[in-house]
This record gives sequence, structure tokens and C-alpha cells, in this order.
Amino acid sequence: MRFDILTLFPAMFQGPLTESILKRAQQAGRIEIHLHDIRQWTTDRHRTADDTPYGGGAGMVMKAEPLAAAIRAVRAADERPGVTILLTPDGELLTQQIVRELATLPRLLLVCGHYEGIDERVRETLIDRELSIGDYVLTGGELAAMVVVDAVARLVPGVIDSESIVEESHSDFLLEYPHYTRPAVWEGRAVPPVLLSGHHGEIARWRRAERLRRTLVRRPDLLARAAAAGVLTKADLALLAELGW
Ligand SMILES: CC(C)(C)c1cccc(C(=O)NCC2(NC(=O)c3cccc4nocc34)CCCCC2)c1
Repeated sequence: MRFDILTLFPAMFQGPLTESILKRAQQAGRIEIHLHDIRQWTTDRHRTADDTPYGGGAGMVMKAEPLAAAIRAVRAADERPGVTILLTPDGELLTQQIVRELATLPRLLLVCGHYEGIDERVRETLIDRELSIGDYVLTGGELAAMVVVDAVARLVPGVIDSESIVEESHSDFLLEYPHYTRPAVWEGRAVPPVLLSGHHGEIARWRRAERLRRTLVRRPDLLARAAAAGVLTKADLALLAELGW
């Protein structure tokens, strides 16, 4: 899978995309990540990629010409068809289901807004899909792009060993069970005995119950989505009924 990231600040991506899993995945050729500095497509002496907003007001807006030229040039750089996504607070909220869908594509182009945003006419003509990573104010779309790359890349075959990808579809909806490791007692706090019992069936049931209970308590909205998606088993529903759901 190929990721193309279009940004005014390519240096921001050093680190998250050059370390650990994403670095190894690139070295193994499972994914390609290409960074593109939108400024490369400016044509004036000052390499102007942003300008003052029509209608006045504070801040700057990213100009249409350089950005459109960048998108068109990057698209043409590889024959694989790609989806051009604008990271924006106005976008559809990113969920694991959307991540799964994106991970099936051969190519993603991620456009990062900065300053006050991009010229609307680029959104109308060259953006296929708009995604948001959440409801808070950011200084740019770059971190959002990194989140998308991280979440999508880990689902690309061979990027992480399959057992650590929680394959069941309910992993899109249920929180994790609590994790413990040595020592068995830490500052007087013991590990739940079932986990030391060696009874793998009981351990699986305990973990499942913990996922359901925690999701019910902390994220009932996710539980509702799980139910709507039909990923809860009869046993789950019985247990949730016991918990008062
Ligand atoms: C109601 C709400 C969400 C708080 C809000 C309302 C109005 C503006 C913002 C905001 O943050 N504007 C700045 C801006 N943000 C983002 O790019 C961005 C933010 C959040 C999630 C994202 N996912 O992808 C991109 C995201 C970066 C600079 C270029 C203009 C966009 C936020």
C-alpha cells in the first residue's frame, strides 16, 4: 500500500513514520510512505503557498494553485488509483471501520491543512473524502495524517504479526480487557487469580466479560454500535443483561 502525504511541513513526519513498526513496514516493502512539500509546486520567487483570506479576517488560507498542482502531480506519480483524503475538523469522524475500509485500498493521498485551512475550491474539485480524527482544535492536519497512516498501515498484511491484530470484528467496538504482567503482587496489589489459573476457557470468558463491562461503563456509545453492527453474541447479550444493560 502506498501513502502520499501532502503537507507544508514534511519535517513534522520524522519520528512517527521513521521509527518502529512503520519504519520496519517500509523497509519490508509492505508499505510506501512518500512525503511531498506543497511548496515544491509554488511558482513565485517567494514560494507562496498561502495568502490572506477574501472577506478579511485573521490568518492565512492555503492557496488553490500550488495545492491543486501538488495533488495532480502526486496522483500522476503512480499508476495505482488512490483516494485523496483531506484531514479536516469538518470531516467524517475516523473509526476503526473506516480504517479497515481504507486498508483495502492500493493507495491513499492525505492532504494536510494548515493556517486557517485550504481554499474551498480545492475541496470541491480534488478532494474525494474528508476525515476528522476528533473534536478538538489542532494547529494543522499533520498529526491527523499520522494517525491515519498508523491506524491503516497496521492492518496492511505483513506489517504486524497477525496474532497481535485483534481480528474479531468486535475489536472495532469493544474496549480492551485489563492487562497484567509480572510481578504477581505489586505494591500489595495482586493479579486477578483467574489469570494465573491456567484455565484458558475461564480466562477467555473473564477477558470477554471485562471487555463488555468496561465498554458498558466507559463507552456505552461503542456498545450501542457493536449491537447495531451485530457483533455481540448471545452470551455477550446475556452477560450485558446481567450488568443491567
Ligand atoms: C469543532 C472543532 C473540531 C473543535 C474545530 C472547529 C473549528 C476548527 C477546528 C480546528 O482545529 N481548525 C484547525 C485545523 N484543524 C484540523 O485540521 C483538525 C482538527 C481536528 C481534527 C482533525 N482531523 O483532521 C484534521 C483535523 C488545522 C489548521 C487548518 C484548519 C483546520 C476545530
